[in-house]
Amino acid sequence: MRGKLITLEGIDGSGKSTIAGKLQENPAIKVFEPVFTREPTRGTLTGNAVEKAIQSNTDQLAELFLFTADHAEHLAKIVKPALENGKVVISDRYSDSRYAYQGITLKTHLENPLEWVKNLHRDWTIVPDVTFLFDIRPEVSIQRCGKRGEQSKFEKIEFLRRVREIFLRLATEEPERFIIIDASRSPEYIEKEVAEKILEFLSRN
Ligand SMILES: Nc1ncnc2c1ncn2[C@@H]1O[C@H](COP(=O)(O)OP(=O)(O)OP(=O)(O)O)[C@@H](O)[C@H]1O
Ligand SMILES: Cc1cn([C@H]2C[C@H](O)[C@@H](COP(=O)(O)O)O2)c(=O)[nH]c1=O
Repeated sequence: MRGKLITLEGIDGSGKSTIAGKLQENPAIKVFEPVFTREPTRGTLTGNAVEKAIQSNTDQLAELFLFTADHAEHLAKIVKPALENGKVVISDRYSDSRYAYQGITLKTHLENPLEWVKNLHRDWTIVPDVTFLFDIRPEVSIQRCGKRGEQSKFEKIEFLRRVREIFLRLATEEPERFIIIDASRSPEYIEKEVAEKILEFLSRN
């Protein structure tokens, strides 16, 4: 039987990686021996290219294709094999990050970037079974990131406000897939809620 794909999404600093780390240590989650992974991938040719692109003034369309190449590599090398082995995969960021972020960055290039980027993925990506959207005001998430955020071209309040709007729109369009998490609360509370919801989903499916 095919495994299950769970993704964690949200704007920069919303706390996805913190919760992914906590889930890795959560005894009830560990029972399922999930494969924890992320996008952009780390230490790969495509992931390194993405890292360089986001630290420079790369053209937004070129950047989209680098993120998308990284997604293809991630699918081929990590996600598909694990799902085919019946594993639970938990990915810190996935395709919805592309829809939300490049849905904004490409507004200067395309009339309807969100639909265009979704169409680009349609025939070959694997749609997650469950997506947790870590929802938070960018004013709060940026403050959390502190000095780290000052280096990033994406960690700007007005930009993240628009990215957040797209994430919320995606969640409204697919309520059966998305679970919105109030990410302004304490990490312990969020971990408990996300773990409970994952266990509930896995017991039903
Ligand atoms: N619930 C929380 N309350 C307060 N601070 C938090 C919370 N979750 C994470 N943080 C802190 O906020 C910062 C960003 O958290 P984290 O790296 O987990 O976010 P992220 O969503 O993975 O960010 P990015 O997508 O930009 O990598 C870190 O300094 C982390 O310690
Ligand atoms: C996958 C993906 C990511 N981004 C953006 C989001 C962040 O600002 C950076 C890097 O992600 P990280 O979680 O902070 O390491 O890239 C994006 O614009 N498009 C994507 O597809």
